[in-house]
Amino acid sequence: MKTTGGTDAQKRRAATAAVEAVEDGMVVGLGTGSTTAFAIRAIGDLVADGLDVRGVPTSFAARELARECGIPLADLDEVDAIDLAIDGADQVATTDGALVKGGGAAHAREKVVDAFADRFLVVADPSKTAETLSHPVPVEVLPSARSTVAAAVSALGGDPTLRRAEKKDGPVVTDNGNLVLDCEFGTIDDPDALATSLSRTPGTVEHGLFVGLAETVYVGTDDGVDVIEP
Ligand SMILES: O=C[C@H](O)[C@H](O)[C@H](O)COP(=O)(O)O
Repeated sequence: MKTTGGTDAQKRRAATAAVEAVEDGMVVGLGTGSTTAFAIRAIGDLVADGLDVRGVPTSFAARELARECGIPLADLDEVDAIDLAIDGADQVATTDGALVKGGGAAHAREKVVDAFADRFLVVADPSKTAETLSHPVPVEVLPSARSTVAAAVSALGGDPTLRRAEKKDGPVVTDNGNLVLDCEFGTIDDPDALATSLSRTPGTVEHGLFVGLAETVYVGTDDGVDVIEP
């Protein structure tokens, strides 16, 4: 799992605050990453105490952790609704709650689950917040479309880099069998417009801009939790 700038205590505080919204009988979207992992463990503790919930994992890693924690699981196509999704972010715009996600290459499934949920709660630490997004945007692409999508990203003013695996020669391959281009756009003044342009590019499976989706962002700090309600 990738490492981030925040401390475990900050991440745990954010996760604990978000998990307070989980109620008996809910279907809960389980995000991916080191911050959401604290939420998954906390939900596992509640399940051990008798809470009746079902989790819909957003990745292989989330599924594996949720299983270890004893959370009953369902696939997305087995549920009629998701009451609540809890997920992390690589960057959060404090002004409007727009996010960059996909540092763990899980953003395609995350976006489906987070967007489908009635409520989408984000958990983060202070190293993730910014007034304006500027984090490179991960774009999951069909392997055969790597160069055509890269050319389209360049035409949009971006600088795409194929994400390389750390303990394997060659690229990162997503849970869906695709590749990831990390696309540097500098400061993203209009995330909605960029999101639309990326979504329109043939060969793009999903990009990591989550615009207008987050209901509440919990930012764990050294002594509490800052709540952003965009
Ligand atoms: O693909 C991964 C996800 O979008 C994560 O939620 C995101 O990268 C944040 O992860 P972390 O909490 O480990 O910083």
